Amino acid sequence: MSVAKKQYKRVTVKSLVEMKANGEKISMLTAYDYTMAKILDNAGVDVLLVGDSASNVMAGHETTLPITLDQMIYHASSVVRAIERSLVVVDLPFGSYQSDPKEALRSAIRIMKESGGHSIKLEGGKEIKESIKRILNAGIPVMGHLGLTPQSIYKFGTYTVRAKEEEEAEKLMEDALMLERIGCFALVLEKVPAKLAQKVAEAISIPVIGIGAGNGVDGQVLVTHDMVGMTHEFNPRFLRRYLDLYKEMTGAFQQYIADVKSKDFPNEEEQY
Ligand SMILES: Nc1nc(=O)c2c([nH]1)NC[C@@H]1CN(c3ccc(C(=O)N[C@@H](CCC(=O)O)C(=O)O)cc3)CN21
Ligand SMILES: CC(C)C(=O)C(=O)O
Ligand SMILES: [Mg+2]
Repeated sequence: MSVAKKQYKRVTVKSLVEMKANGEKISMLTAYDYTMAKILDNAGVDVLLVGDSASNVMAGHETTLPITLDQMIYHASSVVRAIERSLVVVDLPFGSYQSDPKEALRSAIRIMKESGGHSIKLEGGKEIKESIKRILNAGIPVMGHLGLTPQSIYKFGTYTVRAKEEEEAEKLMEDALMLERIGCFALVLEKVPAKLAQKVAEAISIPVIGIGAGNGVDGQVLVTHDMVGMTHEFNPRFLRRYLDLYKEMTGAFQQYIADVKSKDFPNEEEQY
């Protein structure tokens, strides 16, 4: 297996733009806690996303909507304590930026101040343009997120592929161009046709990180718990499982139970 090129001692928002210019693909995975972040950072993952998917993966909610700004800050500060190299991006949760640009800036500032994260991500295009500008003006790097935007799931009703129709594809391209123009350092494209995603990546100079957006973009992101197979019911086509930890962990837990019941554990060496 090839080892991650650890070209950058510390990954910054500038490194990501450079990586795109040099044709080096960007690796991004989610992290919500210290222990996982340590492993990811040490493995050489370029970007750690403290995703609001913590709402699903950590807290068991059906959607990303319930997670709060305080909870995101808790997850992000745990991740920040672990990292030495990766760039940390923190999702602004639902309800913390949609009201008005001032509220958006206040939320972004709280994340930067209270978690030590390096940048924030929020979902949407021209609807939240003023909020993004406000945050950027405060010197906070912003990653955009277009296509399937899970915080608006109730507007769409399903998690189906986005921007299949010409009109939606045009809006997505306009939004991407706008995000680049106002100064975002990167953007996520979620569950959109690979052809469209590639077109967007070719049209802008900031990196496009895809999830279910094909191979023509500048980097990839997955939810860590999905890619190591800890989550079980989540099975979209774009997910590649690198481990079946659900099975491995179940086996370990069952072995432990058996060892306790049979009095095999602890043995002579495992006691004082
Ligand atoms: N565990 C987890 N992984 C994720 O990638 C993730 C979350 N949670 N929570 C927040 C969002 C929601 N995301 C999603 C949710 C559903 C699909 C999806 O493809 N769902 C169905 C298809 C639904 C349909 O076609 O109507 C599937 O095939 O599983 C994709 C991304 C990505 N994010
Ligand atoms: C799926 C990624 C892009 C995300 O926003 C999250 O994990 O919250
Ligand atoms: Mg998210």
